[in-house]
Amino acid sequence: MTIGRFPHTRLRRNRRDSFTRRLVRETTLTTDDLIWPIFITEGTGVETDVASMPGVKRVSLDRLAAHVAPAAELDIPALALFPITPPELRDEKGTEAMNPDNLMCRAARLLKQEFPEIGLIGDVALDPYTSHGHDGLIVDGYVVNDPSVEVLKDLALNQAAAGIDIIAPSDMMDGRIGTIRETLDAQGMVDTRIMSYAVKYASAFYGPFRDALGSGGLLKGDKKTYQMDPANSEEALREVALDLAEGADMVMVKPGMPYLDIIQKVREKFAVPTFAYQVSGEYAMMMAAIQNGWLDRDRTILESLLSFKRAGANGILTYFALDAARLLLKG
Ligand SMILES: NCc1[nH]cc(CCC(=O)O)c1CC(=O)O
Ligand SMILES: [Mg+2]
Repeated sequence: MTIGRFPHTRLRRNRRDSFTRRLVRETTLTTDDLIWPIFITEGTGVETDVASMPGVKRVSLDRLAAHVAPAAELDIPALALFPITPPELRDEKGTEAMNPDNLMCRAARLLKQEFPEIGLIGDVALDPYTSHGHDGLIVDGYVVNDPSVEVLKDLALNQAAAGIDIIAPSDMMDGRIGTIRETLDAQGMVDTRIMSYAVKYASAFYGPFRDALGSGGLLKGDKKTYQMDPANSEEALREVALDLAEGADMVMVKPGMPYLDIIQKVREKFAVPTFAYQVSGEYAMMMAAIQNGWLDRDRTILESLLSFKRAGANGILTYFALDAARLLLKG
């Protein structure tokens, strides 16, 4: 590579006008990159705010179609669904996860009927259903791996049968991708996709999400025995390699902004569809500053999402999906 020198070479020339800035732009963000996570809740006529996530709602099924309509109009490709299970339906084993008429399954059927073109992503983990708020089964105070995988595979099957298009295991048990793939295939669901939360860190940035679900107060201890240590990046590559070998179609890195280095490494090494989750704590952090007038809302949203694309992400799960899609339309 020949590198020019000042004064012949001036990098500001290409920045001078909008037309050259557009021509030399290396990365673009489009609506096709956006996945919108939504919280669904039991009851009728319910639309409650999540205190730590200003602008984000928990919505009951009778209001769900109206809630999702703007996403359909804006042509957002997919939604990630998160059910809120009332405490009386939670138990040690997360039994409600396997109920074919649970909130998640009812929401999936409703959305498939109303908006057949929108992809549905189902989170597979036990934490919305357990009384202890952990993602797997607990034996003697420890989240056990293989018995948890057995349950998670039933949970995945239940969701796929209800019409979930993309199964997204977020539990971080070893071997769950392989078991889920085999089970889906054995049931003839060979086209149900798997987006693995392959690289999920034991992060402080999930706090507001746990508030939204009501699992934060229930959670005993932390998730460090199954979610990754934020200090590690080589281990992230091993996690991705294993999940791909087990049949994952797409992989995810989570959280997002504090882990852009991981997204870049994963995409460079494996060249597979790689997604980032801009999680609840990132949303809360930005919204707090935006609401204080300390950051410019529109520019902050778009810059944060563009940074994921620059790092190599193919798409982003973001609570800003609707806002971003509207901003992108405005151009
Ligand atoms: N396993 C459940 C799950 N799926 C997505 C998130 C977090 C998403 C967010 O913070 O926006 C979590 C929380 C957790 O692992 O405790
Ligand atoms: Mg793994």
